Amino acid sequence: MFQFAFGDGDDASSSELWPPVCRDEVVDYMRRAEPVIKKLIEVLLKKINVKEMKEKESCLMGSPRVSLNYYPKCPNPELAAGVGRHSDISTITILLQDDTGGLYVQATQGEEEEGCDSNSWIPIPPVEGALVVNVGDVLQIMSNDVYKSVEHRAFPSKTRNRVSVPIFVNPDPDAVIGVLPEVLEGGEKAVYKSVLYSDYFMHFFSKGHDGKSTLDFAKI
Ligand SMILES: O=C(O)CCC(=O)C(=O)O
Ligand SMILES: [Fe+2]
Repeated sequence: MFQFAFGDGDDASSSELWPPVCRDEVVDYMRRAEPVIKKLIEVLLKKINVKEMKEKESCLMGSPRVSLNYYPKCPNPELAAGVGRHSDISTITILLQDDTGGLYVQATQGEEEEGCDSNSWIPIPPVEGALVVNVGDVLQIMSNDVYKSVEHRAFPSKTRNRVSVPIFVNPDPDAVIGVLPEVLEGGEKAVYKSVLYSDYFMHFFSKGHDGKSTLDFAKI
């Protein structure tokens, strides 16, 4: 898998690092994605009683990053690393995948009761024209577990190369992320403390992909 990332499509110095073969397209994609990202976050926050988003923008979407993931075909996918089980450390992730397939999400409790076992992986087949939207750890923390980040993993295909293009809608590295006061208005207890996003980020990258354990870093 190869990965290139930068913080912001408008940031000339970081976009210079991108291969010229796709730089313009990526910058354009980021620019077009922005209003969609804003709308999605607005809708998700409205459901948890957060009406004013403006002053929370750096916490919610201050540093969006895009990656181009390339999974060369592999005769033994089960022996390949792919992307190991993890949840994203974003607010949300918007994922564009080609028509190869290879993304799996971990079943939630409700889905397990519907007949899957407790360790079952649900394939997310590509749907033409559709984007996959994943809740990330930051939204889980800010919503005090009302929204749950989704554990997922990805495998290469036996017969076809695969490309996926996630946009990680991340907070600004200097943002302090914690439970939003709006979700504690009914007297609920905060499950998470406030942490500097760059510390959360560094913690995630200091270890291997290991399911949803990054969240423990912010747990009270
Ligand atoms: O390639 C995919 O479908 C998922 C990639 C992924 O989970 C990631 O880059 O965080
Ligand atoms: Fe991911």
